[in-house]
Amino acid sequence: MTKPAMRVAVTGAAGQIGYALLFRIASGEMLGKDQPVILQLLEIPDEKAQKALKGVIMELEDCAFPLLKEVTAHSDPMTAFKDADVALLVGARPRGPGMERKDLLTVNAQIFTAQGKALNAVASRNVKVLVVGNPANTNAYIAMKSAPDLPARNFTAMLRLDHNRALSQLAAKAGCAVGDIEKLIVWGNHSPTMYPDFRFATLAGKPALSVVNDDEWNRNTFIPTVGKRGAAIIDARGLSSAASAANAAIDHVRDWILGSNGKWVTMGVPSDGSYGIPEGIIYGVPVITKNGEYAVVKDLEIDAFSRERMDLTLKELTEERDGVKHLL
Ligand SMILES: NC(=O)C1=CN([C@@H]2O[C@H](COP(=O)(O)OP(=O)(O)OC[C@H]3O[C@@H](n4cnc5c(N)ncnc54)[C@H](O)[C@@H]3O)[C@@H](O)[C@H]2O)C=CC1
Ligand SMILES: O=C([O-])CC(=O)C(=O)O
Repeated sequence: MTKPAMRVAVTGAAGQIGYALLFRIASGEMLGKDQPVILQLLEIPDEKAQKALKGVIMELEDCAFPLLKEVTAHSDPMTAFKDADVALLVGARPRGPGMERKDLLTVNAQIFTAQGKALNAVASRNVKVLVVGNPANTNAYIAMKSAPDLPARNFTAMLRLDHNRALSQLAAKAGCAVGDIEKLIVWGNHSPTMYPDFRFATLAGKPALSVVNDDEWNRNTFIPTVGKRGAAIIDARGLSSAASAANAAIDHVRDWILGSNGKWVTMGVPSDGSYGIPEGIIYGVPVITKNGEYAVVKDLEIDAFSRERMDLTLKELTEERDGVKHLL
């Protein structure tokens, strides 16, 4: 029997990431090859953006995706988020060369108060929200706080790109396949203070530390390479990452909804107080997902170096949170 269609709202749908994302959602890569989908696409109420969005919709039509039941264009979040089961909040200004993601906070914060309120008013009561627009963790925090009637745990931020980058770097160092790696974590903020941590990782079942026992590489290459990869992409392309960001968004939502089959994945989620992270801060943690829910992997040992790194990225997140208090 055909499943009822799921409504997926995507903001910034005519942007770079939108263009790399929508076709994959419509082809079933995010929600499953048996899951019909309705796309509700939001762009700013600007003639050029709305025209570009029309063009993207024409291309979606031209793909004749069997799972794509309907596509609608919107300039108002109150209609774009109506009954949405999934909301991908991508629309926001990207950074350019020389900027940090937190420099975007003032320009982008208002977007997430307005969109949080709209989700609160019209989305499905169990809408799953992924914030991609930067600074992603604090924008997710803003949206969550602006939507008091929705479950806070349904607001998440994208750390999956960082997780995938860390997988790739570790696989290259160890000379193994990315698919052989399990139990990798990226703690904290989607910013250069993030802490990619492979202390618990296994490579084809063997402890990663028995293969890559190189503290100098960890401190001076692995951690900074993963943390600064976004800037390296901007430097190389002149634009921020788009296809890899869209791919990470697909991975994040697919695993959240369809399950991670016992594997650890990193999600930015409102803290439940574990690992000394104050409740509510949206922090990258290892989770296992099943039946549309995530469970934080608990009670991992945190050594002195890790505590220092985790506190550093937490400090930045608390500062960002304090900087947007007046909006909430
Ligand atoms: N969390 C992560 O790992 C990553 C986050 N990003 C962030 O994603 C965001 C989008 O990046 P791109 O697609 O490259 O940017 P882009 O500039 O190509 O597209 C953004 C689109 O959002 C639209 N937009 C702006 N305000 C909006 C609003 N209030 N409602 C609906 N649409 C709105 C713009 O008109 C534009 O079409 C940026 O903030 C970027 O920094 C990018 C890569 C990775
Ligand atoms: O670096 C940026 O500004 C875009 C981004 O978040 C990433 O590529 O990780």
